[in-house]
Amino acid sequence: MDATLRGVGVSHGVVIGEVRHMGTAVLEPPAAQIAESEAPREQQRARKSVEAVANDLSARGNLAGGEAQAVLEAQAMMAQDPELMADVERRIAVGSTAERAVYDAFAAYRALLAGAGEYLAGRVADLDDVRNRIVARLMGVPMPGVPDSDRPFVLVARDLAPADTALLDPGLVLGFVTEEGGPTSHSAILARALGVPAVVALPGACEVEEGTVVAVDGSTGTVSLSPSADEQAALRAEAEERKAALEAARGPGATSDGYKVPLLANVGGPGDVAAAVEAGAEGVGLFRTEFLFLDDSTKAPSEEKQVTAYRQVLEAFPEGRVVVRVLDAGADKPLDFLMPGDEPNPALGVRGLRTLLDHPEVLQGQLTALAKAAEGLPVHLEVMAPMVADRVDARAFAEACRSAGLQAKAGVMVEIPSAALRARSVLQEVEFLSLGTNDLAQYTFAADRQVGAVSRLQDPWQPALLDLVASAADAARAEGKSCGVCGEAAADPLLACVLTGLGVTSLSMGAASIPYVRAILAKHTLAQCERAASAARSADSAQEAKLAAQAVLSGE
Ligand SMILES: C=C(OP(=O)(O)O)C(=O)O
Ligand SMILES: [Mg+2]
Repeated sequence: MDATLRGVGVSHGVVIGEVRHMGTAVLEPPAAQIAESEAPREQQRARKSVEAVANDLSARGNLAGGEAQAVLEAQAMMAQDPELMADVERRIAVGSTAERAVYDAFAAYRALLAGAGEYLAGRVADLDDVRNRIVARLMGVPMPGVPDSDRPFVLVARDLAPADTALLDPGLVLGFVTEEGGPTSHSAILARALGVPAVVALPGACEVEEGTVVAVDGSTGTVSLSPSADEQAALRAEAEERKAALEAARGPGATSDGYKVPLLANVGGPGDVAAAVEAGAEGVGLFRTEFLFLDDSTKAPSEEKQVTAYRQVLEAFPEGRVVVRVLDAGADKPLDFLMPGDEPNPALGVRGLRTLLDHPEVLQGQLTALAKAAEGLPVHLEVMAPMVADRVDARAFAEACRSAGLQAKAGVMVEIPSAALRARSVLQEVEFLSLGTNDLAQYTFAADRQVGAVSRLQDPWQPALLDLVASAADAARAEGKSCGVCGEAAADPLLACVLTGLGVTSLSMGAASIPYVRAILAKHTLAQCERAASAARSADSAQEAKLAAQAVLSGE
């Protein structure tokens, strides 16, 4: 394998550490037959694995505490269910291997649960996790999910889903490398939220041996395998230099001639607020509320839980602007209790606002909780809907906000080309736009944001995407309303200048990117940004657009 691998750098910084692989879902064990004489030994193996997994789940529960503990304890009990164990032993007695017997016994139990009413059906995913753990242990392969380690590591995975990462310990993950995923995948978003370097769409990532020391450069997209001590020292020195240069820039976002571009943070909940405040965010431009809903995929969180979480975020930005996005469920953010039946193409199906309009009680619940959370606070609360296609959608959302009695500006995300093309019509119903360039790229180029093979088309430098941004920004200017960017495009410092030149009025990104964007904006005038924007739009490819903008901004 080459000493240096190349992918797409999606979260700045350099980190050096040992590789730990994300355990993949367990494959189906082969249905091999064992001799009768081997049965007692296989039964003992099964019992021991079940016990070890149950102990491990309880131990993790003790460490985690709170709601996570209750979930992990319930899983430990599932693993030790006596009827399940009896079924495993019966299957071994008639010739199954221990792993196959566990697999089949759990399948039978799973079918029972799935048909036993909504609450138990919702536990199927937990049961599958228990089964995967026991089977993995019996087969001697890594445990599914985030690896256990008491030392910090570089997490390598095929790709990461929000549910995989909900339990990640940010103190242990030095950086991410994924084989799949593009610049807008969840791996990339999460890495930026945690402020750790990340490289995605890296061919061969999954073949890097466990324990290999790697140097991950999230700015250039390179991953060096087993770097020498000299190489490690050089990389560390370079990273330190970059960090010091960034820390020198402070204050609100503005171009060198004083044109203000508020720099806001993307957050997933109260846990991200400290980093946002620390980075000098002037508010929140995107509060992704999905993360609140991930703990229990069978129902919406209680009003009380929602109010507490929203209020913690709102209180962190007194007098600031906080833009909350109502639940964006579906496609890449699945939630069992809101999923429509089988859809051939979920990204084009019922998701985002469409899901909420099918479940008005969930939308009303969220809006009411937001109204309560903001009571008595001086914050400028704004609320926006994801996946809005047209004026009809925008009107439905604005009406829902009014009927919840919410004292907040209502806006929409521009993530579907139709909304960008007809932004003036959409703006007749709402007070602001926020460009979700991740989905906007996905839908403009018909390129799934989770598929590494099409990451070329996910590149937000694509001139067609810039045209759509310009169209939305022009419409907002004509209507005297604001139009920010909260997709990952805003986190690319050079592109942030271009977006400013295209007329967007604020930039929202993972907290770790704010210093980079602040520093570059402060070096250029608005007129330079505008020239860079038109040079980029005149190009015919993402690469040419970037080079053209670079040339203008470096004064060539
Ligand atoms: C900000 C966006 O939303 P998400 O990444 O959560 O889909 C987007 O699509 O650009
Ligand atoms: Mg989106």
